[in-house]
Amino acid sequence: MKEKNPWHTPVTIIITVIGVIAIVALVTVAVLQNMPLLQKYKYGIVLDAGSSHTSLYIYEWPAEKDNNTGRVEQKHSCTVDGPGISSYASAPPKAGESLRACMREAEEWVPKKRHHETPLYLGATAGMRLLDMENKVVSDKVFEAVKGALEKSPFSYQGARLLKGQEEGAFGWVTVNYLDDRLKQGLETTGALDLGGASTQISFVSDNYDGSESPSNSVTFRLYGNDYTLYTHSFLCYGKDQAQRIRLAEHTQSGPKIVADPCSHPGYSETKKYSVLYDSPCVSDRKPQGAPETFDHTGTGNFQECQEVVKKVFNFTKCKYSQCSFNGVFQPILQGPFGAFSAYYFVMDFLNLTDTSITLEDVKEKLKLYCATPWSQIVQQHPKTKPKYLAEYCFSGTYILTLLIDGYNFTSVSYSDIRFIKKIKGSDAGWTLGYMLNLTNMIPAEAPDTPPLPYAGYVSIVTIIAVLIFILFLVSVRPLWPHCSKQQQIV
Ligand SMILES: Nc1nc2c(ncn2[C@@H]2O[C@H](COP(=O)(O)OP(=O)(O)OP(=O)(O)O)[C@@H](O)[C@H]2O)c(=O)[nH]1
Ligand SMILES: [Ca+2]
Repeated sequence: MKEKNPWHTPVTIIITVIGVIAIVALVTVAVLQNMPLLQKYKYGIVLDAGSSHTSLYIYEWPAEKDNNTGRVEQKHSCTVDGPGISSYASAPPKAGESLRACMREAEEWVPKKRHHETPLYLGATAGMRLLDMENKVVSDKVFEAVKGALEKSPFSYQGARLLKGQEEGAFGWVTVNYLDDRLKQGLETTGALDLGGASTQISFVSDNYDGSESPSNSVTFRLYGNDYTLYTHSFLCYGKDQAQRIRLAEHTQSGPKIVADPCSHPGYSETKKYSVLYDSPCVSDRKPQGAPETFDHTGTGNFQECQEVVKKVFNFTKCKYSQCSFNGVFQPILQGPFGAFSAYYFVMDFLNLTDTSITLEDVKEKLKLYCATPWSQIVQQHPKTKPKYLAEYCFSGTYILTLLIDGYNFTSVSYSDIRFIKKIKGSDAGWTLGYMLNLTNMIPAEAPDTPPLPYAGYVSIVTIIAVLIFILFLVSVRPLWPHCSKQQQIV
């Protein structure tokens, strides 16, 4: 007689069906219970009120992870029309009004239901530092005007303040290293070089610096369980616009009517006012007596001579520390790599010199050719570039090289440790992100606890265990199967 397939008995079929349903139910419940929640986002807004202009940055991060693992990214940026807020000294309310268009843009980018819980910060840098030195009453009025404008927004306004140079440098360093994922992973950090219009910052961690020499240059952080002693310095008046003034002040001490400038292109000629050139605390004490109202700023386009005059902007004579950069400021031995952003990037990108594997000699050679190019040719080749920027790239390129090599002591070898950068993974390099991460406590001091298994591993293990339990169950009830009991009877 043909033996009946034991799997086709009603008992085994029922056991199998129940078992399969039980496994599916168990795995489904376990998976659903632990599934990452649907992503919701939170937002933060920082206004960078720089000396030359103001920019607004909107940051975004996953809502349920804000305290530890969620990655903060730049969602949008808006450039405020017009000059920096410090330029509104004669009409402070206009500083507040100037922010309106970007604030409205921010209202559209941040979902309405998040408006009230979105922190809004404004940090002002060197332009306001200079105005504060020049006229505290007026700088307070400008701050009042921007505060008034920001308080009216639907966001959670957290204050508008003057950043210290140290903060500007340190938060730029935090931004670069956060975006590069170096902090969470405890990797060797990247130094930060920021060149603004009115000040410039250098920040890096050096094995030779523990903060004991020149403590005012040290900032300590504990981030993700690692301690950092950061060297940072901000040079007020050494942003590229103010450095240009200092250099032109050198040229105009005798109050000449014509200035033949080696850092401007041959054929360049522009009439400028003495009162405008000297309208800054960086040069105001050197204004020549009895100078005419204006001077003709003309170009000769000589890179070597330009280097010589740019070098005079720096003072290398005194140093009371073991070593200095310039102006008697302590600086430990450079330790790379470095990320150079803001005007470092704008200028080197324009000059096609962001590739630092080119030798310094070649960089200088290219700049020499560029500076010697007639102004008419430069204007013709770049019809879309603002003439104000175009007129200064020869000076700016020369200033950047002189600042890096003579100022900070980069060599032809360590120059290749510098990367000229604008953005890292879609977010702008600059102090704003680091500032917000710090104020919202978004970088924990200790490394966050992570689940022992990733989600996919967890799902696989639950499934395997459920299948094993079911097989064990089948084996244990085997004697009850009709086929098995029949065989036992035969024996
Ligand atoms: N060529 C060029 N120059 C720019 C551009 N944007 C800004 N600059 C100039 O580059 C210099 C530095 O700009 P920023 O980094 O915005 O300076 P800032 O933040 O206003 O100034 P600080 O308060 O000193 O940091 C200024 O002289 C600007 O006029 C650009 O898109 N192209
Ligand atoms: Ca800046």
